[in-house]
Amino acid sequence: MSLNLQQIRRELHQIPELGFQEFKTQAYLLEQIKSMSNERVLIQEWRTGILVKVSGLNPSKVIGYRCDIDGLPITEATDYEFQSKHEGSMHACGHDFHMTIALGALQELIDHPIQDDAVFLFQPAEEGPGGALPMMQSEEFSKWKPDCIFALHIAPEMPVGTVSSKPGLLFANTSELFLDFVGKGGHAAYPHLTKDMTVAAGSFISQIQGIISRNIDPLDSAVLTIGKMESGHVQNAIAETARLEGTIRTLRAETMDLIKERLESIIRGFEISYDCSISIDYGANYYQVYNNEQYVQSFENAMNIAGITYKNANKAMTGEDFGYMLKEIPGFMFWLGVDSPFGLHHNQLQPNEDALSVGVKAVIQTFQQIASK
Ligand SMILES: CC(=O)N[C@@H](CCC[C@H](N)C(=O)O)C(=O)O
Repeated sequence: MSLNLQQIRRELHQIPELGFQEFKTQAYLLEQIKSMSNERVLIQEWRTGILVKVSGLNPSKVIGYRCDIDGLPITEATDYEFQSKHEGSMHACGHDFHMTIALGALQELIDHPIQDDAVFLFQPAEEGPGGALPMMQSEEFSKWKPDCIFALHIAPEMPVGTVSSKPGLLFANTSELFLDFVGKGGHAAYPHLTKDMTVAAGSFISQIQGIISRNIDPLDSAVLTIGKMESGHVQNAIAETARLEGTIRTLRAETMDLIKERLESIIRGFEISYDCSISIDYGANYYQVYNNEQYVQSFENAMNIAGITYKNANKAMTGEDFGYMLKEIPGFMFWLGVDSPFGLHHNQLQPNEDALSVGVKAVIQTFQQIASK
């Protein structure tokens, strides 16, 4: 039986849901998985995620494959006929592709089992607050804990038919960042009677740019991005509160600690100079994605056999909670070329659907390469 990958991707694309709210997505995936199941297949649900085991013919290990299933709080601006039906949410990071490819590969492994057991993880909340760590801590996961594991992420800037990876560090350490400023509001004409939090937050954004340029070793790398700012209610009143939301990315865990220390020092200074209070919350933190060299080599060999072009990847400042899985279980992550004119997290991300079958082929060939012969 072969799946209509394009149709599945389009159906999933229409129902993006945020982390741990993936109820329709879970129901859709379960229906698909149950319809392809046979006596070799076992299914467990965990929160809004799913674990599926396909028994091997003569297993000596468990090979894990993980895909993420959540969408982002982004309003879609593509002109797709199959646009998101969930106002304000979009599969802008390609998780609709990730799920479709996982279903396609699962179907293939059910029809053509390998020697080893295969476990497919449909993991919620990758974009936040992070589903990998709690999933790994669940009873469901420990029952079928993989001996090795791999995953993919779509790469908009790479052509269809290509994949890339690298041994060692692939993705950064990340920390979310939420800052709440509280001062004193008032009439726009009487600034001297207020503590203006729009001015404080604006100045804070400029000030913290110096952390990257002045406190981080130029040979190291880090990112400090404020993606969202909110303050005030009306043009002629001074804002009593402001909120900044952002993310920190570092190549080294120690650099993350340094940035957090510097942020906290700057906050103390701002509280004095702007006569306000500022609270900081680091939200979800993800561990770096660190690839095992031997598995990356097996993957490269598998791609040569599959006729898929393999390229060496560069490190990226993207984050992935799959890093927690790789911290405990040897394996790797790879990029799959999808040739989109718009990048990840863009409201017009348009991955080329020809990459779906390439993704399935890459995953299946990797299972076959890693499996006991
Ligand atoms: C691949 C990718 O784009 N991952 C996300 C992970 C989000 C982590 C967290 N919400 C944060 O912003 O720190 C990314 O933005 O890199």
